[in-house]
Amino acid sequence: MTAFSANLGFLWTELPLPDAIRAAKAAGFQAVECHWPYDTPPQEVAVALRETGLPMLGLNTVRGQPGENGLAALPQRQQEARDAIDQAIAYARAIGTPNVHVMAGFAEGADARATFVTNLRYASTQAAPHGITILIEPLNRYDAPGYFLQTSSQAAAILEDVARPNVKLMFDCYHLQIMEGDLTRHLTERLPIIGHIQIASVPDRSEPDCGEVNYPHIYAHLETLGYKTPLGAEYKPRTTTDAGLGWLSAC
Ligand SMILES: O=C(O)[C@@H](O)C(=O)CO
Ligand SMILES: [Mg+2]
Repeated sequence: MTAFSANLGFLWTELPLPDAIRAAKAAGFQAVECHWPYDTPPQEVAVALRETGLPMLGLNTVRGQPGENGLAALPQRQQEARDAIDQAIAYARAIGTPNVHVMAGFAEGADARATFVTNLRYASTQAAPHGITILIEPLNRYDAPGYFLQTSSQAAAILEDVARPNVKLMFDCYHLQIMEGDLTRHLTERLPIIGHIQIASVPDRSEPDCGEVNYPHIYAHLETLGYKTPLGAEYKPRTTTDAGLGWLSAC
């Protein structure tokens, strides 16, 4: 049976993070993940995780200044990018989180690519002693125009250059259906470099129960591939999170 991780960046956002973790447990999720937990002391998050028994699978580096979307591919911003990486790894260690998504930011060109590779190697070195995996995530060009990383093929080439076993791809089916399609084939081919998978309906990014992706097929396919990590439910509820959970009980 497929397991799911509630993405608390989008689900139960009206609740403080510890209560959102409790709500995810009550709803039947097997794990949680978040975007930017930094306003909540990690001790409070750790208490809720212990109490519910849910793992927090991932968190993101900060976006940077207002209007930015990450720092790791921005030439001339290396110190800030590394501070963001250090902050994320420290928080992840404090709550036992196995994945840190290092956000690339709005950038393009050879300098941006070289900066991203260098910063990812730095992140890998800092994360490895703690058993933490660094993730990079392509975002679609409509939601994040100008974001440095846009496709899984671009990510695969970068991961090859980074050449560190603890730096992997966050395969968000929502973004990658929009950018590349062919999800079944890409999930199969990219499996060795995938560190986490996320889902949402396409194109409206709501509950994964409608739209152009047939998720029951994706779940069955991932099962045949032996992929067992809970899938990140990273969608924007059509009404409230609780009212939209029918898809979860149908799985
Ligand atoms: O898909 C997304 O938007 C997220 O996974 C994220 O971390 C970047 O905003
Ligand atoms: Mg995502």
